[in-house]
Amino acid sequence: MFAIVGAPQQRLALGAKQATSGPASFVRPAQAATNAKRNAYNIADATQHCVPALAGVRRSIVSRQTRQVRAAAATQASSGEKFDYDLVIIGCGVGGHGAALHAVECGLKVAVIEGHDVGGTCVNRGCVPSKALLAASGRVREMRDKAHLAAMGVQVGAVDFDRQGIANHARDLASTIQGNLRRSLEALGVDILVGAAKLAGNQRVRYGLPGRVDVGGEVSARDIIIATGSVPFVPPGIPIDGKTVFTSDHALKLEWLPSWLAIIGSGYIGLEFSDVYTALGTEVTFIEAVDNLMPGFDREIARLAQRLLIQGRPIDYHTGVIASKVTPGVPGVKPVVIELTDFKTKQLVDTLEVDAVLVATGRAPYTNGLNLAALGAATDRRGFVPVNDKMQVLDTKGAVVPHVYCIGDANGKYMLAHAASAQGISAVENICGRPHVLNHLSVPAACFTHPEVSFVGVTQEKAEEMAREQGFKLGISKTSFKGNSKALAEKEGDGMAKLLYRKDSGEILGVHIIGLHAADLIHEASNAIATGQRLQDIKFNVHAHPTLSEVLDELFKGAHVDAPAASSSASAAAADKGRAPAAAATAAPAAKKPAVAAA
Ligand SMILES: Cc1cc2nc3c(=O)[nH]c(=O)nc-3n(C[C@H](O)[C@H](O)[C@H](O)COP(=O)(O)OP(=O)(O)OC[C@H]3O[C@@H](n4cnc5c(N)ncnc54)[C@H](O)[C@@H]3O)c2cc1C
Ligand SMILES: NC(=O)c1ccc[n+]([C@@H]2O[C@H](COP(=O)([O-])OP(=O)(O)OC[C@H]3O[C@@H](n4cnc5c(N)ncnc54)[C@H](O)[C@@H]3O)[C@@H](O)[C@H]2O)c1
Repeated sequence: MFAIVGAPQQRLALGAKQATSGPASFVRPAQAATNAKRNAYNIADATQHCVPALAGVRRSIVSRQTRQVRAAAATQASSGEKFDYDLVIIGCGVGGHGAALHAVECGLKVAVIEGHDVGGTCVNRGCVPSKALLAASGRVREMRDKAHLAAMGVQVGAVDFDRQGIANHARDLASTIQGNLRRSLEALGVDILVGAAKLAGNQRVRYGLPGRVDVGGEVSARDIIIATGSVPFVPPGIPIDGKTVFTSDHALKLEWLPSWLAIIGSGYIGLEFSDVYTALGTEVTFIEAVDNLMPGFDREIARLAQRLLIQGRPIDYHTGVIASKVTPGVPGVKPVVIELTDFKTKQLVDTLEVDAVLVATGRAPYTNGLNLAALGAATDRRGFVPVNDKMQVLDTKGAVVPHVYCIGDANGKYMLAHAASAQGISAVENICGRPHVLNHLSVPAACFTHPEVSFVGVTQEKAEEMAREQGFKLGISKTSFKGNSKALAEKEGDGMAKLLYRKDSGEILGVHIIGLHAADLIHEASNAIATGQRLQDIKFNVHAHPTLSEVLDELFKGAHVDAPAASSSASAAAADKGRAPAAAATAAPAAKKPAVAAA
């Protein structure tokens, strides 16, 4: 086992290349204008699942028919020109799905064109099955941690698992949620057209399946949203055989458990799969091009993550190197051979022999074949579709292409499921003539390891740079999970949270959390950023005791802002009238000190 201690962080220009191939096959039969079974679906059931855009389906369905009548009229009347649809969305991942639901809510007549599978990456090959694997393997890790359980007076016997059973859980969950998504669209009257789509002009889309004359056609739309997502990016020199050298697409099937797995890339996918595999008994070696592990995370959080998620587990790592050549093996017979090259000097530095390799080096946009040239547009050198803040596609001269938008992984702004969905909603708002710009700094991100890591806004490194450049004082408040009663009751005191803010105004610049349920905890901070709440006001909010949410309460109360609370004048006015408002009533207990606090 070895460790290479990292030099100062160095940003990589390891841009993903244009995708050369998409999902393997397009097999679904023709289903143009699929509106059947609209009312058969139990909407309440769907909204409980974890797909971002499903919230709100229930209220959408209420006046569906009225809106559709309106929408059809609008489609004909708005420009004097007749369109088949108000909006056609190319791709039905969570981005396309979220946009479709919001468009129906706004009264538009909508079709989605799906080339592979409803739900796209997130539902079928991403968030959903990976979280099922993390849930099951996490349970195994927890139940095998005898010391942890014994500390709470719990004893367990031998804990075993069924690999195929865990794999089936992931597969079945993806399939259930895919069905829910499809039915939610059908229930709302969204037409699901099948085939790979290409642009035939600003307001025309052609779609079809190779070798199938019975499938496809051409539709016109007043507006078009491109939501074609991404596929795994595989660096040159790495042949994927799907058995010993694979991407997350294969890893999610959990077809076997290698004894020794090398993971190339220590980002989200690398970390989450190292959590799954080590819980199930595999040893892991990370190969990371940057000099430190988890280069995308706040440095301090990454250091603690390294202690909690790497040390103490059967994981070692090589940093500052790339896997320049990989030769696939044969499971149980011949190892995979990996040549490691120094990222800076390009010298060959080492050779590894392992049982399998997971390539987790980012995602490439799935945008070839779209025929952007029909719009006078083109992808950037990495294959992303250029857009402005309103998600409008830009042509090769940087001018807005009228009526065409691009959201989600295909534009590369923020490759997360809920970001894709939020961008879709934003694009629809703009289509409806209500100018909208999504504040990406308010979009939270989470890595679902055990414990979880989450953040919103900027890192401390970035905040320090902003403070220097803009001349404001940076405030930093920190707290530990060790000071939280609920975390201690669970014997889960490992973890910290950090708040970065402007001392002059109380504006939140970033929040970073590592610890139990960090992914759920981040939303109080992200929503505060989205709605422009200031710390001097938020610190009066009340949190139930004992809950993990008090970690955030500690952070907020540990902030020292120069500006007065907006609520203090409201409190005084209310007190004058003999009414004690909530903020005033809670001001006294607010004196609690954070477990760790810095200026
Ligand atoms: C292993 C893994 C785990 C992840 N976990 C998380 C997570 O926990 N949380 C999170 O926020 N994000 C996660 N992500 C990222 C998330 O999956 C993506 O950000 C999200 O799926 C992007 O959504 P999208 O709608 O832009 O694209 P996609 O989901 O990729 O959907 C695009 C769809 O368009 C279709 N398509 C492509 N081209 C065409 C065409 N020409 N015509 C018609 N259809 C076309 C594709 O077949 C696909 O179905 C994960 C990703 C991976 C790989
Ligand atoms: N929980 C989540 O939200 C979640 C989970 C999984 C994936 N995702 C999304 O999926 C996308 C892909 O995830 P990912 O982990 O593949 O990408 P990533 O960008 O998060 O991490 C890639 C890592 O690979 C390293 N790298 C790149 N090229 C390399 C090379 N040739 N050799 C060695 N190291 C190299 C990078 O330095 C980086 O650390 C991300 O954009 C992420 O947003 C999100």
